[in-house]
Amino acid sequence: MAKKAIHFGGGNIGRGFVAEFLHTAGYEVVFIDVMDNIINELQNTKSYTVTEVSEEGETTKTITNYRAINSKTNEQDVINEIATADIVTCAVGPNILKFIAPVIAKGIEIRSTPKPLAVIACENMIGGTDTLHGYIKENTDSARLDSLGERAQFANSAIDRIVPAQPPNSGLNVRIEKFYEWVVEKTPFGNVAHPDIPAIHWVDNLEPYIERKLFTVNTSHATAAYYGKYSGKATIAEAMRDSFIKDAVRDAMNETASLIVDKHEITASEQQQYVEKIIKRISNPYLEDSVERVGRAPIRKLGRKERFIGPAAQLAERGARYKALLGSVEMALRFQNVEGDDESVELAKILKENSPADATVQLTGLERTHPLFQSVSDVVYQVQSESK
Ligand SMILES: NC(=O)c1ccc[n+]([C@@H]2O[C@H](COP(=O)([O-])OP(=O)(O)OC[C@H]3O[C@@H](n4cnc5c(N)ncnc54)[C@H](O)[C@@H]3O)[C@@H](O)[C@H]2O)c1
Ligand SMILES: O=P(O)(O)OC[C@@H](O)[C@@H](O)[C@H](O)[C@H](O)CO
Repeated sequence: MAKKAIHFGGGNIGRGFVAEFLHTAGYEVVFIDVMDNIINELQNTKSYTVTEVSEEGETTKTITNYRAINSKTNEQDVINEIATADIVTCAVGPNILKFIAPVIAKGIEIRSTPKPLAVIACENMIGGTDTLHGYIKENTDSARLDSLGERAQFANSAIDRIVPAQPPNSGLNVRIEKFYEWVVEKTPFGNVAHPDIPAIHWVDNLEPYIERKLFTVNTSHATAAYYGKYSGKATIAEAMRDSFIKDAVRDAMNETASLIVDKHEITASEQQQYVEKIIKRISNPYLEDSVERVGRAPIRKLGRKERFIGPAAQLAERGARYKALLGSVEMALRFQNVEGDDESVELAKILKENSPADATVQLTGLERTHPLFQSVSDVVYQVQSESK
């Protein structure tokens, strides 16, 4: 029987990563989005292309066998599709999970197929599927909560592939880097076979993979973006050509590496090789990745479990160095009032209206007694002083 995947978010990573690998694994992909233009284009075309760009040249793959539904206007259709699907994935952004949960909960509720639905959130965050699962539970009748696991199984994932904003007029076609990594927990599937998707690396314990990814790829990327924005660079590759910024990135990488090596079964030389690969990837001149895309949503990125405060807090608890990460935090705090980025406007407002300590709590969620708190509060104070 044909396999069916429902994918929320027809954006860059949705089309250029998740749908590509679901398609290659033989799934029909039903895209769900709220943007009329994306849905219309997906409904009016039979294929789009995914082009991998690297110094070795370009390789293009064609994606077919998809449909698309606008969940804003056709919610019941989405519910009916989920009821008969094999897998639900999403790449909508961490702040959107609460909005897609109600419709997923309704689709799960009316399922009658014996095999549970596999749910895998593909967001840049720790415990993305757990968070979605929590919202789905909130939208499930309390009498049906105990049996939810018979209808759906929830597995966390870590995904890695740089997909920049696409040039205007490229339609659905996506230009991306060649490298990719998709790691998913297998334990939540118990005795039920996990989905058959060759691109996925299935693991028992996701924590080392997601922490290594978020605290290396995304910490370095965001560090380059915030330093780059501050010094007037347009792209990450351009920022990485500046030796001062590259050193700041390397310094932050040395700090997160010490945590990753200390905490997980990853040797210093393995981590060093990983770091070198990431520095090369984010410096890729063939990807026109803007500092605004990579720096987007600074409040989310300053969060407690996120790419700066997450590792810095753990380093502070271990009595280890986190000075370079504080430099990245300082630059992130300067990412204010950037056109098209609501969080950057909110960031400016929070910094203007609050004391350093209150702003630190609001922005980072750090506990006032945490060993990292005072250093972050001092950096907040410094950035606040610049605009007085
Ligand atoms: N771009 C990358 O390099 C990359 C790589 C790894 C992970 N990610 C993660 O993937 C996620 C998506 O990132 P992106 O770069 O593809 O962003 P994007 O903005 O290109 O795509 C997000 C899509 O979600 C859609 N959306 C918003 N609200 C929705 C809703 N309620 N229902 C359905 N669709 C909705 C948007 O219309 C958009 O098409 C983020 O969590 C990001 O961190 C991105
Ligand atoms: O998607 P964000 O906003 O969490 O982070 C921006 C980029 O760092 C990110 O999209 C990377 O390109 C991606 O995580 C690479 O795998």
